[in-house]
Amino acid sequence: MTICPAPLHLRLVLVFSGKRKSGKDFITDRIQERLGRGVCCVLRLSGPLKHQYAQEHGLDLDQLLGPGPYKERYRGDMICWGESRRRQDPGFFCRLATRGALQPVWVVSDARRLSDLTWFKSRFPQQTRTVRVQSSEETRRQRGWSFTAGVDDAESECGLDSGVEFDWIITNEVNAPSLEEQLQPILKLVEESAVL
Ligand SMILES: Nc1ncnc2c1ncn2[C@@H]1O[C@H](COP(=O)(O)OP(=O)(O)OP(=O)(O)O)[C@@H](O)[C@H]1O
Ligand SMILES: C[C@@](O)(CCOP(=O)(O)O)CC(=O)O
Repeated sequence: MTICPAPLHLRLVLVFSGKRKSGKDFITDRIQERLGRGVCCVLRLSGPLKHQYAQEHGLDLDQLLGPGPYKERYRGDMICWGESRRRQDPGFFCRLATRGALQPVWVVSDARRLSDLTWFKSRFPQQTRTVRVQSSEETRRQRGWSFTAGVDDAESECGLDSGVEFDWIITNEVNAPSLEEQLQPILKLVEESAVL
């Protein structure tokens, strides 16, 4: 396999993970707002997956991409569908999601498996940092989460529960330090990477 060098414009790859309704999209959107769309793009590994799944199954892509309950009806089947692609090629969705990303900071919102982290760390070893978002089950419940067997006890949700040393852990709870405060070290690193 040929490994392509990191694109010259790429300074930082922030790879986020966290359980359902921990707030990955909420936080990565805040980071993009802070940095601006010219500097920072949010890349979702589930983007190309949902795109193709929606096309093949005649589903509403916008709703699959959104935070509402619609996507939960299809989550189990989407996981199986995506895993059959990943078995043939573990980097399949990582490659598609990063294709054509021209900004110097990439924020990947939804790593779920060790193979996702390995893909970014092996391609962009200098640039990649990992961030875990965590919230209590109670908080996640208030945001619409309920335990689903086959999803919440499977690799899609548990693949990064152990064996990873994250560069940062963000606690997304009302009684935790503010997100503003917790995001400071990350935003500082962006500044040091001289993209602002
Ligand atoms: N700190 C916060 N303050 C207010 N609302 C929040 C906060 N964090 C998350 N939310 C809300 O909780 C819901 C779930 O958050 P979000 O979609 O970001 O989670 P997620 O981890 O991306 O979940 P999923 O894996 O299901 O996509 C959203 O409606 C979001 O707006
Ligand atoms: C099918 C899947 O990509 C859905 C992800 O949806 P979301 O990021 O939770 O909105 C999860 C997976 O790939 O295991």
